[in-house]
Formats: sequence, C-alpha cells, structure tokens
Amino acid sequence: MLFLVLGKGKTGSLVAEIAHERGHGVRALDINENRGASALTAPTLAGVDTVIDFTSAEAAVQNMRAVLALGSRIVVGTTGWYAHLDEMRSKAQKRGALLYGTNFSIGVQKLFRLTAELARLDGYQFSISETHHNTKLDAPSGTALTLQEIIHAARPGSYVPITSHRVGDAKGEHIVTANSDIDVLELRHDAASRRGFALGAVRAAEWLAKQQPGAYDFRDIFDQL
Ligand SMILES: NC(=O)C1=CN([C@@H]2O[C@H](COP(=O)(O)OP(=O)(O)OC[C@H]3O[C@@H](n4cnc5c(N)ncnc54)[C@H](O)[C@@H]3O)[C@@H](O)[C@H]2O)C=CC1
Ligand SMILES: O=C(O)C1=N[C@H](C(=O)O)C[C@H](O)C1
Repeated sequence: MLFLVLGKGKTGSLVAEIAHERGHGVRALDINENRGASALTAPTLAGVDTVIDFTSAEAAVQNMRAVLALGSRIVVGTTGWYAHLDEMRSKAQKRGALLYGTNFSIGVQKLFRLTAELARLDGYQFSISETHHNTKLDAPSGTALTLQEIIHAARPGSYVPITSHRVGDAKGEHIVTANSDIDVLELRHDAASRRGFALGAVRAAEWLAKQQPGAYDFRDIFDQL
C-alpha cells in the first residue's frame, strides 16, 4: 500500500518508519510542505491508500476537510480536535473514510475495556491521572478524556476529576483510580516508547484502506486488526 503521513514530528516520523518496515510505500509532509492543508490536492492523493495524520488539532481539522472532500481515506491520531467530531463523522459517512482514536496502543484499548468493567463498581470515587512530555499541546490528554467518557457512561453525572502532569519526555502514562473507605483499586498503563502508538496507527491505516466510506472509532475496530 501507499501511505501519506502528515507530520514528521515525534510520532509521525515513527509511523513512517514502521510503515516502511511493514513493506508499504511512504510519503511524508511536514508543516512547511502542507500549511493550511495546501498540499492535499487530487494529484497528491492519487494512488494514496490512506493518509495518516499526527499533526496539531488545528491542522488535523484542515487536513480531514481536504482529504474527505476528495473522497480519500484518513487515519487521525492527533488529539484535541473533538469539538469538530460530528462534522467530520458526517462528512466521512458521505465520502472518503475516517478512522480516529485518542490512543492507538493496543494496551490502552485494553485499559479502556478494564475501565468500563471497573466503573460498574458501586461505592467508589473515580479519578484519572495522566503524565506526558512537556511539549504536549493539549491537556487533559485525549486518552484521559476517553477514560472519563467511559466512566461517565457507567456512572452518569458522577464527578471524575482528571489531573495532568507534564514531565520531561514522558511518553504517556494513564492511571484510573477507584477509591473507597475500604480499599483503593488502580488501573495503570505506561507507554515505554511511542512504538505502540505508531504501530497501531499503521495497522489502522491498513484496515481502513479496505473499508467502505464511513467514520470509525479505533475503540470499536481494534479487535479486527
Ligand atoms: N492517538 C494516539 O495514539 C497518539 C496521538 N498523539 C497525538 O498526535 C499529535 C502529534 O503528536 P507529536 O508527534 O508528539 O507532535 P510533534 O509536535 O512532535 O509533531 C507534530 C508535527 O506536525 C507538524 N505539522 C503541523 N501542521 C502540519 C500540517 N498542516 N501538515 C503537516 N505537518 C504538520 C509539525 O510541524 C510537527 O512536526 C498530538 O495531537 C498528540 O496528542 C501522539 C501520540 C499517540
Ligand atoms: O501527545 C502525546 O504524546 C500522546 N497523546 C495522546 C493523548 O492525548 O492521549 C496519546 C498518548 O497518550 C500520547
């Protein structure tokens, strides 16, 4: 397959490397080559199976609009753009295809499922802590917001605080705590490197290349990879 990776930063560069290792053709663009989604034209996208975006929230929205308008497929790992989720889902259901996820690590997908199970416990106060590198632009992390959404689905209206920490080059740690007078339970995922995110994104792009137009959440499809 041929993938076009948007963003040559910490994660995008690893996505390009892993896609190459898995035998795919890879092209990559950074901001200077694609400001305002300017490179995302029909000639650029001709022959591209899936675009993969690890940029910024603002750029990802511009990139999704451009890619979907041309009927192409895009995997979005970038976080912080979810105020536009309904718009992007609606576009992708008509033309092109969109697969998004706050976290492409399979370990975190398991954390999401374990959290849904834990959140069914009565008599506990739930809270979330996340720790990332000090260049991260969004807080709380997209993953922490997903964890909060999962707990709220089980316990509507409950107060679930998120604490964000920014430390050195931390790759991404998430802890869900359930606290009662009797005991404390914790679920913790700590990324040792960014490889899990990048590998998940490449496998997602391989999967999306074979799908019909539509909007897909990585949480719903990762079992199919
Ligand atoms: N869903 C997931 O599993 C993961 C999501 N992320 C998210 O991915 C995003 C990027 O994270 P990092 O790689 O750490 O950031 P980074 O800052 O290292 O890299 C972002 C790159 O995107 C480039 N860029 C900005 N606008 C662009 C445009 N219009 N076209 C092409 N390139 C453009 C920047 O120049 C920069 O090189 C963040 O939103 C982060 O939260 C990061 C890791 C995992
Ligand atoms: O910016 C990062 O680095 C990460 N961002 C994602 C998030 O916001 O949850 C996923 C991962 O934790 C790394």
